[in-house]
Amino acid sequence: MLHEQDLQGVYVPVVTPFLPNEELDPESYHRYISGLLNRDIQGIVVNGTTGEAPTVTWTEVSTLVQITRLCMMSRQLPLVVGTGTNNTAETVKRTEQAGMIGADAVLVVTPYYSLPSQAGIVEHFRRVAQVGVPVIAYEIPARTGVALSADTLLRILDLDGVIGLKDSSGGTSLCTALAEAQSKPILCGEDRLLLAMLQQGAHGGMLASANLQTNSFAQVCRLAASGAYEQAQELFHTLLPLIHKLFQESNPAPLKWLLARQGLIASDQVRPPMGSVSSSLEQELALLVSGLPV
Ligand SMILES: O=C(O)C1=N[C@H](C(=O)O)C[C@H](O)C1
Repeated sequence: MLHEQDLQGVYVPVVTPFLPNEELDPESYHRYISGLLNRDIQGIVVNGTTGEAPTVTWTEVSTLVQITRLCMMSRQLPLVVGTGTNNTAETVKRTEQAGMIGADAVLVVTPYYSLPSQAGIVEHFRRVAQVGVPVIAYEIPARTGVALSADTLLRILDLDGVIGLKDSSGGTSLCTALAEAQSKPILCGEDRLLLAMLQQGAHGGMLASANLQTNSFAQVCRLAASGAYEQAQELFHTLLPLIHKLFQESNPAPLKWLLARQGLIASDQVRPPMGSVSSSLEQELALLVSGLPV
């Protein structure tokens, strides 16, 4: 079980590798996770946005969790599983199942598409938190279509069983307001804002970009935590070109392309409606990767 104090440093949202025929590629996944576990990370997130949650079935999520646990025989780390949907009953059910198959916490996105009221969203989180598996709320209005106010988030973070927030709100003002209110830990979920959010009181990040140059992202978090912002900034600036390229087209296609190029997964295949990176971005990524340490 994950606790508030565990939410710091770098959590890596992992990709879901597919074969060219779009089936799950367990072999690549095993190899890729085993490699990640040798790096300076605090936890792994399965079935997040980067994991292509909308097109991965729950049976496949169970397989991914099983393989992750197998890999973790060599190093135990917190395992967070994405269970959020826009249906409260379904999210409760998935959260129960995630607890049964070995999740230490669940990542629950703000219910999207149906534009529920703020009160409805608080009730959604109240019911999910009651399951008893620690909940990390995930606020990402650009994807969900509904933005939570700081007041609503304070109510959600106040619930027993909610241990923190992944903040992908697109700016730093929410993080600042929540940190000022001394609410539960915040992890940055907007890679380009990592340093700014750490300066505003975030404890770390859940960052797709940290699949690459992982230890540098971890070092940025450490330097910021110790107050060495100038050094953190210097290092973070070296990571920005990578971050910008990874989000130039929809995540995780650019990331998968780079992981495949480095041989960490067999194919950069994504599932429709997501598509592969454009040939112009491929060229830019190829240039970038030539000087990139893993
Ligand atoms: O995997 C996730 O979940 C992440 N979501 C954010 C997004 O897709 O916008 C970005 C973050 O790096 C990881």
